[in-house]
Amino acid sequence: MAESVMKMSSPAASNSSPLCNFNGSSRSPLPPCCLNGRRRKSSTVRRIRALTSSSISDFFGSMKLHSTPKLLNLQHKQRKSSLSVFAMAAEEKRAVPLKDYRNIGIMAHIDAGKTTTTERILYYTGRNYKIGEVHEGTATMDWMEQEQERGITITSAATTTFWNNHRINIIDTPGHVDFTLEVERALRVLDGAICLFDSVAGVEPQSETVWRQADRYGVPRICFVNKMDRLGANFFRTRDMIVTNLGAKPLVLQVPVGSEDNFKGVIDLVKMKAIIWSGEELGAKFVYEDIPTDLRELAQEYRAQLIETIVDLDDEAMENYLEGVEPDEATVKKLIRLGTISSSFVPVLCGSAFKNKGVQPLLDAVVDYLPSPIDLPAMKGTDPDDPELIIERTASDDEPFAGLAFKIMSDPFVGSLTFVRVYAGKLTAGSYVLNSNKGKKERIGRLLEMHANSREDVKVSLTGDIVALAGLKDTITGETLCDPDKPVVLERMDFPDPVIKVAIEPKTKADVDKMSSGLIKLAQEDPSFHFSRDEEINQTVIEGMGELHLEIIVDRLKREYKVEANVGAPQVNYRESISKVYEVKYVHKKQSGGSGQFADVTIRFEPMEAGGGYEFKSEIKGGAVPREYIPGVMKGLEECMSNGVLAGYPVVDVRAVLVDGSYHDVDSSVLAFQLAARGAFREGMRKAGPQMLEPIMKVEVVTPEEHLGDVIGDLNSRRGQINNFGDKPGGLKVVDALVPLAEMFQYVSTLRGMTKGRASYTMQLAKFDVVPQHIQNQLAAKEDAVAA
Ligand SMILES: Nc1nc2c(ncn2[C@@H]2O[C@H](COP(=O)(O)OP(=O)(O)OP(=O)(O)O)[C@@H](O)[C@H]2O)c(=O)[nH]1
Repeated sequence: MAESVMKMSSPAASNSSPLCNFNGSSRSPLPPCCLNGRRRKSSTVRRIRALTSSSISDFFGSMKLHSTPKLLNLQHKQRKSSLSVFAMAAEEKRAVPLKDYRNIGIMAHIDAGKTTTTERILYYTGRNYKIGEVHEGTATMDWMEQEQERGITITSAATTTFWNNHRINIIDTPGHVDFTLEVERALRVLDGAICLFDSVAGVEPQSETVWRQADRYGVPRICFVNKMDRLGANFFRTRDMIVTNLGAKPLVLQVPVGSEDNFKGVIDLVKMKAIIWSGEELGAKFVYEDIPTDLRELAQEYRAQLIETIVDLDDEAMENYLEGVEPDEATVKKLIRLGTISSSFVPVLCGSAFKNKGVQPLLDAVVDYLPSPIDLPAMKGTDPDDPELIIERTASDDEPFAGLAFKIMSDPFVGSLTFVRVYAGKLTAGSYVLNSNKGKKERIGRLLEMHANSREDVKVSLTGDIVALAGLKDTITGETLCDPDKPVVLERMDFPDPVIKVAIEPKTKADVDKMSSGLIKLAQEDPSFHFSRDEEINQTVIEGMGELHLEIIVDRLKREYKVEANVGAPQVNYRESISKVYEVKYVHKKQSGGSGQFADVTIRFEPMEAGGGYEFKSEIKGGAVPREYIPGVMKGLEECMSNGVLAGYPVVDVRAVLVDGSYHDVDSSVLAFQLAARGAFREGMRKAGPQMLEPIMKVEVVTPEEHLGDVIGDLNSRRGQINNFGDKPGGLKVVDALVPLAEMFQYVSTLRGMTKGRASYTMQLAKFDVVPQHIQNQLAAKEDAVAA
């Protein structure tokens, strides 16, 4: 052990070790006992949960100019082509009334086509000179090098564009579950969303996750069934899955004309016309035609369903309908809008972004049916001095300014950029605003409006805008900026705690400082990324939402901060909890020289439901513990909650109830009660049936039938519980299973090897569950070995 600690404390010593690729085969160069990244109980652990506090949605996200020459060239072209539109928009933007703003997000399962659709939208709305293709690595919204290389979206990117005199702020969010936080941030500031589905795969697991997230934030949506040109495309199956898998009420607004190779266009059920595209090339034109004879009956059936659903929202329209009079087009649109905004149903459209079919009607639907800021309830907040006092801010330029910082990113040219959604009032360059969470004033220097990776200086931002502020000093993600004379604290959001961690060691002494400044900056940008430093064993541990998440962090450290580092094997972030109620009395008493210390507490520890977190309650009667000492008890317990008694993991789903106690007139103090609470925790938790919890992932594997047996056998060997089998188009089989995350590391390469690369999988956190006793024993033994 001593030897391994020494190795860790000498970064230069291991600079020949390879950087571990999480998906690859290279083994950790770090000693295993240093890599478990356990939470040390020593006070020397300096936990830097950099800027974890909270934060919010992302709109105009992530635009870093660490460009390759190719990218710079692309950016330059885009700038030239789009600046005039954008600059004009910036100056004249209140020329676009607030009712004509649409702040929308595009969300879906990985690879459903979000980026491709966004690129098409930019093209058809005239923002892009040359369209980017994801598979060519030139998509405008996927501007990060890693995004372009991997063809996936990692950070949210956003842009502003215009359609039919409406200003549309669009965010493109990642589909991979490791970046789910980006989706959360987006949802917090979005007014509406487009949910994309792959018409072959239908509703996939990550679409379900984002759907539930959008439900939680009450975001009105429209659905776009994409990839209608693909072999196996099936619009109606996807529509049915929206009912069965999402429990939503779809309102079909279009039915496809043909599908797969033969996909030609859509029937618009509002106008009762077919929209047919003349080709598949970028910019292909479309014409309205009569509905083809063979589709008339189908169109009439869906039109009848549409009308029956919407007249339900309006008495007059219903009466007329019962008398045989259908609403006119304007009324149909008005009622669809009403039902969409109230989330009574979700309009469903279809197309093929890649083949340039269906994008223009999708844009029409965004304008026609998704809400503007004034269609939504006023933003709620509280008085900074009285958290019970609710304050509302209506969306209007005339209201006092209130905005939410939802994303921070470091920019090589401007320094730190803080992205703010303006909910009410105006924000002017050169003015001062109040950060109401911290009670500190911030000067607004530059206001920048962003287009993916380019930017535009503006003098003022108005209600409904998304703007990046350069040079704020104290504001972090999730905090409110407001008018200093009319302060308000807008509702914050919670971030998920990381589920995996790895130890990371700079390769050379020169990398040490660069690594810490890089980690601080990355943690500021991404509240789901944490890191901590254990001075005692000279170890840095990074924590995140999955292997890919941490892999990208390490990659960014290397590319952007020029840090070479060795990385250990990934470890699960376990949790600890208890299984029974236990009441403990603990007396802290010390008499040494001068004044003594005395505190006596009786605390009952109770298990709570999964997801209950930690709760403190006081049932003290008659001043057995005076009020002024109770914060000491709370503090003592809170300190312990990050260090469970079994193996030092965070404690969850526990309620601590202070039931009784006593004090001494002279020797009692807040500190004495803090120490007594710590003692009670240590003793009480040990006797309350402590247990370890582990993240259990919902895994979906899609595989050719001939590999089904191997896939299932392998999942079983990983402590997997198979829940379901099913069929997928193209003769594929789908397996749903619950598998502990600890068993899923490197699964990507095992699956690839086992199925010759023909199977794919997705996974997401399903729940935390009790670790089987024999594995708890192994983990505890490991912990003891490290401590010895
Ligand atoms: N055939 C077909 N392919 C499409 C269509 N739309 C997108 N694709 C392809 O599907 C792949 C994934 O598309 P993306 O736009 O990157 O998907 P995404 O949802 O942004 O992916 P992530 O950001 O990684 O979640 C790319 O190869 C696209 O070219 C479509 O309508 N038809």
